[in-house]
Amino acid sequence: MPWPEGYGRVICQEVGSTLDEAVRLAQAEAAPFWVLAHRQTAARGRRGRPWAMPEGNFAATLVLRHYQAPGVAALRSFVMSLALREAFVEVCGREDAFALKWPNDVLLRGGKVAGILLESAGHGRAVGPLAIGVGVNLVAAPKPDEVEAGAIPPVSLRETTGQTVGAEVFLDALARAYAPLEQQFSTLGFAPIRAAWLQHAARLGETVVARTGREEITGTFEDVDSSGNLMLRTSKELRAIAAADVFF
Ligand SMILES: O=C(O)CCCC[C@@H]1SC[C@@H]2NC(=O)N[C@@H]21
Repeated sequence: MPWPEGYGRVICQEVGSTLDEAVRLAQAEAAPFWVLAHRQTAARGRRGRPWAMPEGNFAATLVLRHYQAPGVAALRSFVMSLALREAFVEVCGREDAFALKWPNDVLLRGGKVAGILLESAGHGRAVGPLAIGVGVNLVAAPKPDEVEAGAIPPVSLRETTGQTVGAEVFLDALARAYAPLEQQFSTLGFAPIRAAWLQHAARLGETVVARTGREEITGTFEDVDSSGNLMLRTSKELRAIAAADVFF
């Protein structure tokens, strides 16, 4: 299957973080383009946490040059989550093994196999370029003491399924999966993406705990609304949560 038309691709052996490399390359390279690195020496995860990247794992960033309100741009994490699931199914053929955890993780048999981090160089109401960083535990998962206490345990594709997939092979699958979903998002908006995401959502209808930094909210995961908020039914009310870490 061919590389998607209109998307550039840069392969690096080693960078600090593909997110930083992507922003640097965006000064000369026409977006959209992907940057893959075989090694990262200073990878970061959500909320400023370090991201462990054992050799052989996947690290890439997609750069989109567009100018949208931050709330719209942030919905790309759902687009990328869906693309990741499709790529996983393509490379290892297991439809039922993968689930999507709000807001932007992919689970493999209940363990975290991939994470997404969106960053933008925009100011105020405008966003651009948007950098969507993707990390996938292809061959090894970080050690338990390298992740936050209480977090979903990390797993790797190889250790869980026995299948070994190279980073460049995975990039091909992910880029091919992402391109039509991006097209759908830009023409039809969030509604079809949201519907597809909900079909694969982890723990929908179950009790979860959302930690926002200011409070801890326990409730039933009822929905994701049209702005991408987590909708939690607590004992008192239906809460729309824009940003949180979710624990099962
Ligand atoms: O915390 C998370 O779950 C998000 C992890 C995102 C990691 C990826 S690896 C490629 C890109 N470069 C980085 O420094 N981080 C992201």
